[in-house]
Amino acid sequence: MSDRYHENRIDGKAMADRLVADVAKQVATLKQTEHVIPGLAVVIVGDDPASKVYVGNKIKRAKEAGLNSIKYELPENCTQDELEQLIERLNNDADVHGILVQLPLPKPLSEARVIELISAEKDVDGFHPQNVGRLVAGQHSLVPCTPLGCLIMLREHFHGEAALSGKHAVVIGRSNIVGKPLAQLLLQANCTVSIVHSRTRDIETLCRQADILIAAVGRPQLVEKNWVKPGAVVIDVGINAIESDGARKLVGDVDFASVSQVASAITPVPGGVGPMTIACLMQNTLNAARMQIQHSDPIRT
Ligand SMILES: Nc1nc2c(c(=O)[nH]1)N[C@@H](CN(C=O)c1ccc(C(=O)N[C@@H](CCC(=O)O)C(=O)O)cc1)CN2
Repeated sequence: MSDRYHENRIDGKAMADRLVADVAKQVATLKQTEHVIPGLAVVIVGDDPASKVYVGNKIKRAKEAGLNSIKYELPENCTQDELEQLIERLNNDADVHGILVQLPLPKPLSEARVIELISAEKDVDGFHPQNVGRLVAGQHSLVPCTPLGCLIMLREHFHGEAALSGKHAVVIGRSNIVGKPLAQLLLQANCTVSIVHSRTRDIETLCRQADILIAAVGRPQLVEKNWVKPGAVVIDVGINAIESDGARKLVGDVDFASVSQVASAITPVPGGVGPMTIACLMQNTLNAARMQIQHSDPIRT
């Protein structure tokens, strides 16, 4: 790979390492002052290989951050009742401050019912309707990890949130996990925000107007060089497995090789947003534990 690609690359892995180290320091302080170790329960249902990797990485990072983490593995054929009983148990366990259920769930389990059942104050994924509502209302809340990771990357890149003010951010994708909450976070950072999606007409022209372009659509290498304004900052949320020369390879929603020639900064895949998603889960677990200890409203990260 040429040096040119490294010049404008935003290193998500290095940022995630710093964030986890910072969380570890705060966890150590909490342990000393409050005699509490934040506890994270990670629930996985079934055998999806990618989900297993992500859950394994979450447990590993939780150890590094000094959190108590417990993995709950349920079989592919578990019932909605069994899963809900586990969630109820974790909701009532004072040693568990954060609960997450790895998505997607196998069919026919209902993700919406499970998410609503998780106590909002332990919802470290920020998916509970109460946390979604708080985010939209501009109140502090537990915020979904991937959008939070994107915002932290942008803050670091621009040396603070103030520099985001007035910038035109275009978000490609309108998922509940990434596109919609990220648009809310960027609005609160005073960006002018556009969301584009599969039904948007002339998507390229809109994308070319972006100062900050975020691709979160799950389409391998969709965004090409001619979609990007020279000097724009590009955040690639996509993680797509493709076959290239007979080998499996991970690529984003952005064609990194061509777009990195025009973007002023760009996140790679792998090594960009993904590691920040997991680091933000550690931050959310610490925030959730603090809220539960202090009986306070959510903390602004
Ligand atoms: N309950 C949740 N489920 C899912 C979420 C989520 O935030 N909460 N997001 C995604 C999966 N995800 C986290 O769970 C996730 C995906 C990818 C990565 C990551 O670090 N990717 C690496 C590459 C990994 C590889 O080699 O396969 C990278 O980008 O460098 C972290 C987290 C859906 N489900």
